[in-house]
Amino acid sequence: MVGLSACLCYPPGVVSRHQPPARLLAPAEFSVPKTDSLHPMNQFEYRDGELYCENVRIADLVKQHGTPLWVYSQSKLLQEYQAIRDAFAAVKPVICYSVKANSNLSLLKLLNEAGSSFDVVSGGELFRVKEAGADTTRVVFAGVGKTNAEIEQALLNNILMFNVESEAELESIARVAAKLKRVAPLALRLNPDIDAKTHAKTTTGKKGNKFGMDIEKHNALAAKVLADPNLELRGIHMHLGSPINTTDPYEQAAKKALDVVTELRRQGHQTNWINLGGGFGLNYRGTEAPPASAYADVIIPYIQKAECRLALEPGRSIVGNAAVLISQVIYTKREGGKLFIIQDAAMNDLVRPAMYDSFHSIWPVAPSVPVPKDFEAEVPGCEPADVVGPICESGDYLAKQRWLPAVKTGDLMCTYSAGAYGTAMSSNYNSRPRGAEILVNGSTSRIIRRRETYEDLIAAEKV
Ligand SMILES: Cc1ncc(COP(=O)(O)O)c(C=O)c1O
Ligand SMILES: N[C@@H](CCCC[NH3+])C(=O)O
Repeated sequence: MVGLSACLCYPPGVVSRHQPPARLLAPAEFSVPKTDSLHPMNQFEYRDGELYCENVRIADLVKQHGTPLWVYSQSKLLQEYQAIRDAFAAVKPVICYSVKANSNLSLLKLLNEAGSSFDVVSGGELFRVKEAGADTTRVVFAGVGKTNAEIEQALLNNILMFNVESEAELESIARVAAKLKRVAPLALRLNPDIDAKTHAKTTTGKKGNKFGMDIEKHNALAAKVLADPNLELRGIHMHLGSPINTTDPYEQAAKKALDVVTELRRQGHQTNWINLGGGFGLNYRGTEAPPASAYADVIIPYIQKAECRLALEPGRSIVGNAAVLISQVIYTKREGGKLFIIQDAAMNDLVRPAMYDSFHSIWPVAPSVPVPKDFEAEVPGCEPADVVGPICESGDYLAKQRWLPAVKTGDLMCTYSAGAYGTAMSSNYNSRPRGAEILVNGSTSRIIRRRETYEDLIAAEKV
């Protein structure tokens, strides 16, 4: 079924990270049937048996830019931002896109122009959003280890508020604010001990996680803030984990926020912000994530009752399905009773499967079998394969035992839902240069991050 004639060949014009291709330009070995199947999750659509992003043919992008290649749909990015904004319109939220999900400058600029604000967790992210032209007075700053330098940088940029995670951090903020003769705006991050049922490595709102503080500590620190002229308690912050595919944890959190705000006001604080963090689900498989309106339905009543401003920090749900990762098959091999598809995207590009056993749909760019409705099911005309990268680790895979059509050396593969925590968590492991990032808008495309070169790998080491 699968082309095992592992000729080391590349389709016409394809540039690979593996330099130089040993032999070039083998003719296509099978013809592609026509299919108009639409991937259920996003703007990446098969037309006449070939994958497009908006009106741009993916294979054409590969001819120009090589693989691995990140391809973004501008309309998908903005559509998902607007869906959240519209769902919460009744309370006019400040949507602070979570920069950690994908910090590409061009995407930040687009979101900034669309009216988004930003959630940052480092001085580097604050630097990025400034470069993108953001109004820093709408930026929130989270993270358990803010340094004095980062606190100073944030205060000088008049951020909306710090999400404070510990007593020691509060003391640092107070010291730096006093030195600068400023009043530091903040929210205390409450760990509400709510089980959001995420992967163990991505839960953040359960007792025992390193994030935030319990309600007793919260109340004790709130009293300290009240007594310090350099501190101002603007709100309460919670972030429960990611991704959260049910709305119930948000309802519990919103209810808790209402109770806390009521108590803080009773104590004399002017608290009028509720920040419920990010974590909204993403359709990696099909339709597992509730729409933004479902989260809004359970959150809005509590915000209205509290008469508070709402801040949200969504990252994944905005950018996740706005990008795919395109790779090229290098070899196929059968070993130990399994079929392996070895392609040129690896755990250094997309670490999520290795790190969390995450599921990403994968299908060829020009498949011999129409794209299935269910990527986890047995598909007629296909056989199970492990899709792996060239890195020297057994954990280097993008998918395991996935039913896939026949592919051969030089074929292009598409890994879906790659926009969030893909490039953001990528590395140069095994001295692999990162691939280019391309933004598609209708029938046009532009490079938003160039492919790295071997020289880039050693540039910072030339001291
Ligand atoms: C404090 C905080 N806010 C926002 C986010 C963004 O989460 P997501 O990308 O799932 O929306 C995270 C990451 O989980 C986070 O830790
Ligand atoms: N990086 C994780 C989620 C953690 C988000 C940061 N708090 C992912 O790839 O799904």
